[in-house]
Order: sequence, then structure tokens, then C-alpha cells
Amino acid sequence: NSLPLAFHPERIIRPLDPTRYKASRNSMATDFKSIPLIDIGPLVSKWDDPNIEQDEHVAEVVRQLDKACRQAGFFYVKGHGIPDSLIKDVREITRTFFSLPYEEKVKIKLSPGTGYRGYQYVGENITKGVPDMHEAIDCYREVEPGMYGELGKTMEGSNKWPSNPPEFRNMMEEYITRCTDLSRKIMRGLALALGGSADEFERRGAGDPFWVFRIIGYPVLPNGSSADMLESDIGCGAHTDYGLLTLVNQDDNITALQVRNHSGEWISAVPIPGTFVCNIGDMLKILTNGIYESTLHRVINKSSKYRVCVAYFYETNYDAAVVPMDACVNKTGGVKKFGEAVYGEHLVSKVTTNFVI
Ligand SMILES: N=C(N)NCCCC[C@H](N)C(=O)O
Ligand SMILES: O=C(O)CCC(=O)C(=O)O
Ligand SMILES: [Fe+2]
Repeated sequence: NSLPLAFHPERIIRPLDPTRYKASRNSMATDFKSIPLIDIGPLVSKWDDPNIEQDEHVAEVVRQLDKACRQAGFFYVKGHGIPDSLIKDVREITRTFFSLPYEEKVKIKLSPGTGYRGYQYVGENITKGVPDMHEAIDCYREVEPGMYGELGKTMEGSNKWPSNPPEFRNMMEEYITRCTDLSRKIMRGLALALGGSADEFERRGAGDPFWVFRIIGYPVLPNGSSADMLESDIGCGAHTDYGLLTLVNQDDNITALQVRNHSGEWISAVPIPGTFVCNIGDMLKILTNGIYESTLHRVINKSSKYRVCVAYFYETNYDAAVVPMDACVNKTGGVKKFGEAVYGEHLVSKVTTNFVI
């Protein structure tokens, strides 16, 4: 049929070669000064409707998503259907966990042996060689031994959940399920925006999405309120996300997440209660041949309060070989800007260099 070729449909296993993926240096992000807020209600209610392409309300959502992804690579969503109580409870239970003594938290310590799953202390995650001022629990879709052959070895393991607070695991797993469903719906909107059929991504390389989940805490810093920030005060250094779409659940009342526009200005993603901050990852940048940008962002908690953020990352299948979609290549002058990237290789190249452990 005439659908744009988004992914190689076969499951391709390749030897590890982290140098093969090269991020593009020329950012497409424009000089946006703020991040748009989109009510995705119509998409959330019609996502599975076979006549979705005829719905004018969905079409308006799709138009706004497309504009936001072209201009900023970042947007807020409301009307997403995830209960506000769950969104808040997830942050509160995170706060409770991080307030426990170190000895308690380190019981679920992250290590290569756990497939890089578990708890990392402040300063153990590094971005571009500099330690980040955050602590976190990292979780990934679980990988059984042999599941992806050699390509999957590094990420083999099951998640490490704390036994205290006791309801932590159940609540987070419920939340992950809901974030996966929501991401699929938003990706359907983006598939339509790019001229494909709604389930394009699911059928071509994201049918078994490799999700990533980070439960993060940013401590109050000694130099917090001073004007002269030190490099060592950065909560999370400038980076792009790795996959397709990120859903950020951030604390209300603390402005800390910053997004870089084309001129190099840092635009704050000021919290809007009840919304998610969404952003595009590296795999979607490749798929769209750069029409959508995986925008650089960073976190600096200058406030006098401990900041909590729970980030869900919706990614392609682990073994997806990602190439620019034909429809997008045609829209951008017919030249492919990126070679093929195997998502699992991209993830492994990040994970194995992200930690001082
Ligand atoms: N799974 C994702 N996207 N995690 C984002 C973490 C970004 C910081 C990491 N040290 C880095 O340098 O990538
Ligand atoms: O803390 C935040 O607001 C965002 C964190 C982030 O960018 C990440 O973990 O990839
Ligand atoms: Fe990020």
C-alpha cells in the first residue's frame, strides 16, 4: 500500500556500534518564546475511531500538535484523561521515597547487573561529563534473557521497586500503563500530522514500545538563589531525549525545566497544574527527517524547595531500525538527513556512559 515506510518491518538485530548514530547539529527549533498548551480531548476520545481522519475536532488537535512539534518540539497537553489525583499521588509518593534515609534508598541501587535499573544518588548520573544534581529511580520495560540477543544484553533485567512506601510499585505500574496508553494516542495524532494512517507507528516499529520511566528528585542547592550559577548546580545538564515522545509530570509552583530555542535562549516550561509537558525524542527526529526536532532541554532547581519530576518516555520497539519516513523525506527536499539508527543501540550508548558507577 501507499503508507510511508516508517521502519524496517522485520526485526533486525545488529552488532553493537554506538558510534553509528550521530545527532544532527543544525537545530530546526525556531525562536519560540513560550511553549504551547494543547487540549487533546478530541483525540483522546476518538483515538480508536475508524473515521478519525474525518473528525474536524481531531483535525484541529492534529494541526496544533504539528505546529508545536515543528516550532518547539515541546508542548503541554490537557484533556489527556489521566486523573489529576493519580498525577499528584505519583509525585507525592516520590517525595516520600526520596525523603527516606540513604540506607533505605540504596537497597534498590542501580547497577549494570540490574540492566541499569534502580536507584542512583545525587551526582551519579552524568550528562556530557558533568554530574547531575538529581537522584532518581530508573525503570525500563523488562527484558528477559535472550529476548533481543546480543543487542539486548545490557538492558536485561527486571525493575527494582522499593518495599517502602508499600503501595509504591502498584501505583507506579498503574501510572506507567496509563502513560503508555496516552502516548499511543498522542502518537496517533502525530502520525496523522505527518500524513500517515493513525496507527502508522504501532504497525511499523513501535507496536511493542520500549518505555523508559524516571522518578526524579532535585535537591535544594546551596547556591540556589544566587545569580551566579555554577556548573555543579545543574539538576540535569542539557540533553535530548532518546525515543519518540516524553510525558513530564512536574511539581507545581517550581519553575526549573528549560527548553532551548534556535537563538540559544532558555525558555522556561513553567508548571501548568494538571498538564503534562510533552517533548519529541531522537527517534522521532530521525523518522520525520528533522521536521520535528528533539529539542535540547535542561533542569535547574533554583527554588528553596525539593523538586519532584516523574518522566515517562515512549520509545520505539527495542530492536527497531529507524530510518526517515518516505513521506517526510519528500517534504524536505528528497534528501535523507539521517542514516539508520537502531533504537536499542542508541539507548545502550547512552546508558553505558551516563553513570559514574
Ligand atoms: N531516558 C532519558 N531520556 N533520560 C534523560 C536523561 C538525560 C541525562 C542523561 N545523563 C543523558 O546525558 O542523556
Ligand atoms: O525534570 C524535568 O522536568 C525533566 C527531566 C528530563 O528532562 C529527563 O529526565 O529527561
Ligand atoms: Fe529530558
